[in-house]
Amino acid sequence: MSRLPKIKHVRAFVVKNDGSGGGADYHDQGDGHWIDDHIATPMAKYPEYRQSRRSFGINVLGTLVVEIEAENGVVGFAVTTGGEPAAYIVEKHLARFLEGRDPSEVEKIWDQMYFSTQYYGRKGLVVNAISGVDLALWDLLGRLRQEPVFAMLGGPVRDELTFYATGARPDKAKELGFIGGKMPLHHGPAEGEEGLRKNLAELEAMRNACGDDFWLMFDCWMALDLNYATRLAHEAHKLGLKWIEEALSPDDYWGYQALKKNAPKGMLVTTGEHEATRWGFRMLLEMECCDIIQPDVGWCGGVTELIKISAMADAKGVLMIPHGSSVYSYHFVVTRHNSPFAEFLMMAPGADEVVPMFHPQLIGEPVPVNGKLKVPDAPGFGVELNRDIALHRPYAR
Ligand SMILES: C[C@H](O)[C@H](O)CC(=O)C(=O)O
Ligand SMILES: [Mg+2]
Repeated sequence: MSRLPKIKHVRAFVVKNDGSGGGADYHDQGDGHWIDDHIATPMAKYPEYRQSRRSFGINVLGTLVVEIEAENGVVGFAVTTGGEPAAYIVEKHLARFLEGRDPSEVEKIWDQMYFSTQYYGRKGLVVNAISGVDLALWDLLGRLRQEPVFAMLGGPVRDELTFYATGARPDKAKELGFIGGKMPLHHGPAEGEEGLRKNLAELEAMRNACGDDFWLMFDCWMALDLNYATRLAHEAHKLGLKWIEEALSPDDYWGYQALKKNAPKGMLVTTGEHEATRWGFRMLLEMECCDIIQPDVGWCGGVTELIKISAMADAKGVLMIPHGSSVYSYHFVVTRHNSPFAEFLMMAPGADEVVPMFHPQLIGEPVPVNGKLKVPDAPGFGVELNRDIALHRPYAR
């Protein structure tokens, strides 16, 4: 029998955007940021939405903050993307499966959150909301047990994490000690042969700047078709591209299967950032769609679901390198053999310095130094919510 205090209250907040951007919705940045500079997207076939992802609404959701308070006053929290619609789902639907319950019932709570929303959920926003609640529950459990989340997951299998960096300046990432640099692809199929040549020229410039041994990758953010992706992969192979990421729509499992078969030997095909749950990842794994899966723990169902996703990948000999998600992925990655390195998203506008990934939302958010990080062992996920940032609770009960 658990002797933990019961859950008293679940609260969902959104961040009042003061225009300075940042936080868990990391695409919500100001003008001039590399993350919104003519990046190839599925919307780039419409010229009016090509220059900026904010123009088609990439940042409309904003950040969701979930707090779970136990009867003894201890509060766990987590942040993810989802904003006001996710706050509605948490307060009006999911909270009932936690309040009055023992916080150690993580499996039962997850199951009830997922199956009670299945008729309108399964992926996307609803699973973001579930993930936020699940992460806040793990944070609460860690605080109640006075253990870091990584200890509750079985303990570390390595002393420190090793990172590659995502951003427009792999050359700077190399100077900062990262093992590789993943560049945003800037031009999609709608920009034709000229766009393809520009993509390759950017890769070549970075190869020349970074030398032969530094990992270089392209993040294609679901923008390509199979033919373009296959051509890009073969041309980029000549310049030593290590992997081609999220080349196709996440719904196109057949396309990924073909891309993996057609990609040059030695080049890795990666995807999964916009996939969710054990069932979605089972498709990617059983259909042999990729070499690395990249779930985002704030979007795929939280830690409770990532345990299952990671185990399936491990059994298939597939690496699991989570997408972004800061401390929420660090605590997981450090405990798994099939997650030998981690991603760090460069949130400095010029991708030229290391700043906390969810800045300015978390206090004590650790960052890699020289491309390495020892995961801090404070209870829960080891960070605090920055309460100087205005929070709003739209659906308070
Ligand atoms: C750079 C990518 O377009 C995206 O913003 C981030 C991402 O997909 C990743 O970190 O992976
Ligand atoms: Mg990506």
